[in-house]
Amino acid sequence: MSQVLLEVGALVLSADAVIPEPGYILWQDGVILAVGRGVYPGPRDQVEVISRPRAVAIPGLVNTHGHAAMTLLRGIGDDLPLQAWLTERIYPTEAKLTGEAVYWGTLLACWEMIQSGTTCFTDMYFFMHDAARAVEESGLRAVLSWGMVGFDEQNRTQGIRNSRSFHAQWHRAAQGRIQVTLGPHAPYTCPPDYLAEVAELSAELGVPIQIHLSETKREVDECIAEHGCTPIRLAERCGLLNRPVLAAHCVHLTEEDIALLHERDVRVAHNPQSNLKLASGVAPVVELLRAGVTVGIGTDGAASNNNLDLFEELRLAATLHKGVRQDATAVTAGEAFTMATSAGARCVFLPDGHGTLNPGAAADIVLLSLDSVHFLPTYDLLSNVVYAAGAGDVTDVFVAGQPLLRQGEPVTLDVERIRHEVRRLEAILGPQA
Ligand SMILES: N[C@@H](CCSC[C@H]1O[C@@H](n2cnc3c(=O)[nH]cnc32)[C@H](O)[C@@H]1O)C(=O)O
Ligand SMILES: [Zn+2]
Repeated sequence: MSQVLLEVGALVLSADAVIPEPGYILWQDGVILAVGRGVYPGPRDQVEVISRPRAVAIPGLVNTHGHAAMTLLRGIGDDLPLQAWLTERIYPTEAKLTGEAVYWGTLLACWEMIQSGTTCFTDMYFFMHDAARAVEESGLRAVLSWGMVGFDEQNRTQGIRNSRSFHAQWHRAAQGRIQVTLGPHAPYTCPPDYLAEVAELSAELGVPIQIHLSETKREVDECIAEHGCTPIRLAERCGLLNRPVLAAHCVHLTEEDIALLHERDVRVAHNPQSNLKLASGVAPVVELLRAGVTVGIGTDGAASNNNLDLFEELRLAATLHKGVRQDATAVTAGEAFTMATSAGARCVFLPDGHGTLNPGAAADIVLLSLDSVHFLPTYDLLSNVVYAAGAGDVTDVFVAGQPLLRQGEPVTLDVERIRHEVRRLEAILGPQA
């Protein structure tokens, strides 16, 4: 495939490499070959040139935790704590979902994420063949898992069977943009011997695991009462932490939990807005970062957020801990940006270097308009990006070098069709239906 040259007005290659002046990115076959300041020095007649002199290029954002098709449940259960939210509102509505609904719900999520500058996301849900089809069509990169629960023998075996067939069909599919992982839901829905079985399957298939861990105080208290240890320790005892693990939430942790997360290189998905909205609490992100744990940022599903805007989440991660700790140095702009990009990429098991605009990284690139009011004035470009800019400033999105959003317009998605289908499903899924 031919080379593509993107000329921009400024670049944030990573939190510690900001170029506040015109420059370029050159890529081929979806991988960045070169970046630099000023004018591209090579021959221009061999390359396709995309000129965006009034844009700043940043690495695409990585959403490290979510349930994409829960966009269909947006606003269906507000102002409830986790357990009541799940059992009274979410599970009854999810029982009405079909593969077709999950397909449209996932496309709706892809539309929202593309428009807000996300290039890679994680998903744990069901009807995952349909979700993967949506991802393939959208052009996004995704790390997908078929959620597994172990309440009885039937859903245990079904969960293993689903994960196996999903892995066989979709792992490394969509030109390598889709990675399959295993998704045991949580220690309170998967008994210890089931978690052990999932750990073995993960080793057999050679894929990582994503799971909800230590989300609420109630979860931790009940785990201690039932198993005599915290959910993190329980995961370790089941052999789960011998495998690469992405743990969502980790809100209620002991010092020993944090040491264990670090020792086993468990990646943590921090979901500040979902944790606030479900009144779960505030994760000890400063302590996790200080301990050397890899922390990324996630939105969680749109029923507990209620949007998939990672810019909001990134800014909340950068401000929440300052307020709670009364320490303005807690989670700096650079730390928050890193969590949303390169650390996020590490959280979702992408190869080293991804989540930056450095040569060798995937050409997953987001452009923000420098003409936006949020870039006036610009004393410190990274500060504008983290503390001022937002989804509304996103003009262009590339994944593996392919355009998904071009000057504000979705390229891969038929958004009018998605709108129509979601309105149709709304009438079926809603509380009055
Ligand atoms: N319940 C599914 C398997 C799990 S899929 C992922 C599940 O996680 C649920 N979920 C979404 N957000 C959260 C959260 O923050 N904590 C716990 N569960 C969540 C979501 O509603 C969905 O049911 C089954 O019957 O096979
Ligand atoms: Zn979740």
